[in-house]
Amino acid sequence: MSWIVDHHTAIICAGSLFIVCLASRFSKRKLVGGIPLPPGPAGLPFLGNVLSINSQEPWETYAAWGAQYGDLVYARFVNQDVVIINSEKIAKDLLEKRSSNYSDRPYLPTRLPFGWTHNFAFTPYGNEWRLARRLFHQGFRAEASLTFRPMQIRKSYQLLTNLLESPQNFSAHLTTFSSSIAMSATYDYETAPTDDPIVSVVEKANNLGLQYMTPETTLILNIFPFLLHLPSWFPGATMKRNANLCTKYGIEMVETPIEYVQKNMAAGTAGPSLVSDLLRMRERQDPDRLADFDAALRQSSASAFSGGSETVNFIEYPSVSSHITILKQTSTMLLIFILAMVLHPHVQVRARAELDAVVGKHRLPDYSDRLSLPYIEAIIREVARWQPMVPLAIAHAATNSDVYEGFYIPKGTTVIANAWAMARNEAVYPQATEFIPERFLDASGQLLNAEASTTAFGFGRRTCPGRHLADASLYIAIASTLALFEFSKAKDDQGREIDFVPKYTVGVTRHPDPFPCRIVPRPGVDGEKLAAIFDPVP
Ligand code: HEM
Repeated sequence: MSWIVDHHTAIICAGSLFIVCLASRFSKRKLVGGIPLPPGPAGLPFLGNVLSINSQEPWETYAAWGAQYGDLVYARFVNQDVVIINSEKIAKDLLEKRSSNYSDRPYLPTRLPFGWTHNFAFTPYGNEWRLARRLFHQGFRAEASLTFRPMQIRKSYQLLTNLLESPQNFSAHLTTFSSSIAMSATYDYETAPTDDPIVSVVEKANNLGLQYMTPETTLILNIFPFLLHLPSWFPGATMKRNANLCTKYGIEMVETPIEYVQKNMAAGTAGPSLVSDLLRMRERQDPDRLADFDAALRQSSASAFSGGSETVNFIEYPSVSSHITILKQTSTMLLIFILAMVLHPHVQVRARAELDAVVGKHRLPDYSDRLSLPYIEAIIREVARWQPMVPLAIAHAATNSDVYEGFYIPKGTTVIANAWAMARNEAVYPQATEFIPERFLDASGQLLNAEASTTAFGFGRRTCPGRHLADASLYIAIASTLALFEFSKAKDDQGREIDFVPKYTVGVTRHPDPFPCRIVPRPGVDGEKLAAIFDPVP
């Protein structure tokens, strides 16, 4: 844990802590107007349940609480009310059916002072969030996302070529695939493989900013908000000084790629992108609404890049006990796919049989094949379920107090949807820890439900607005790599397969650790064949 307060600050905090402890003794609530809070574990004075949580894998603790207390659990993290939802039904009842009350985000005290207003994933529920999300939707809603498909096919060709040339770097190739799609869809920008000038601006902003978006900082500032009001010359005011620097970097990060699009539009060379669409829309805006529009344009473009790329993603800040979550999103999901294939060769055999029957061996699968490839679809759904990469989604918050099934949910409660527990529910997914795509198919091999479960993409009005773009990237990458490559365990010097137990980096994100893997072209596939079966680049 990296504490980012210096010792002066620590002394001020320690003195104040005593007062807060006393105050918290009087703020405990059990019954509100005779209505009980949801059941949950008993907490310690002041700290509440913070110390009972598995800080590496909090979803495991929440799932265990669910088994003991039911699917709706109440906990307290210092002075913060928290409700954990462990079932899809309750998530839908609250976050979707009562979405007008459960679409806020928990208060993040560093958001404004550190200039982290550029990602609307953190913006409180209200008009500012609504406009940014509406503009984002403009470019990434289901029909609009179709315009990116030629670009996604082109990027998938690049992925296949990279895998053929240096299969050992598969993880880096997946990262390039998903980041370059995000940059292209948002700005029509082609990232350079190394030292990209725009990517370095983004990295600089995030390297500093992310240090301050941690639960530790959130906890300290929630309790001692005055730390950000100390003059910047004051001993112990490092946080204040860095807040100013971070704001400056954040502005650069948002403005640099927008200027790039503006230049290309002026030169008449801008290709389709979210930002070029929005800049055209801007010209039709009422002058007295331009300031709001400009702010929303910046939020939606930075969120699109952040959401889809590898550099910055979403930070989960539900509580002091939880963790900072940087989602690597599409590429993490593809890494989980390769892991699943290495461990389950029989799945590859069935998938290739389907691909060969539907697509043949002389071309690559494209989007028009998707409906005829139910087994590929089942693999995509199982990849999302088997190892949820966003186990706790992003926390929501209750705007007003509410009563659900006889339990009181206080105003301002942080609401955590435990997607992990939902995916591990044996009643819905028997043998839940196993990778079994067939669970989504009927006896004749057709999909059981036309719609995939949306648990992986969150709930209600805050559900992931980039899911159509992400889903199209996942499909094309999964179908085309299966059509051309075989994934298996790597071999040692004696030609024996190297066994391994998959490990995950958790806490930041649930991301597979590097694993030994052999990726070889299917018989008959080489560079020449690849070039021949690539359609003329769309
Ligand atoms: C496999 C890939 C992805 C997964 C699993 C994923 C998952 C999620 C989840 C769980 C949330 C939180 C939903 C909630 O609060 O209930 C979210 C929010 C969000 N995602 Fe994604 N996402 C993915 C890809 C993307 C992409 C490619 C983009 C951008 C093009 C994107 C943009 C966003 C934005 C802007 C939000 C914040 C929404 C809001 O607060 O209103 N995501 N995503």
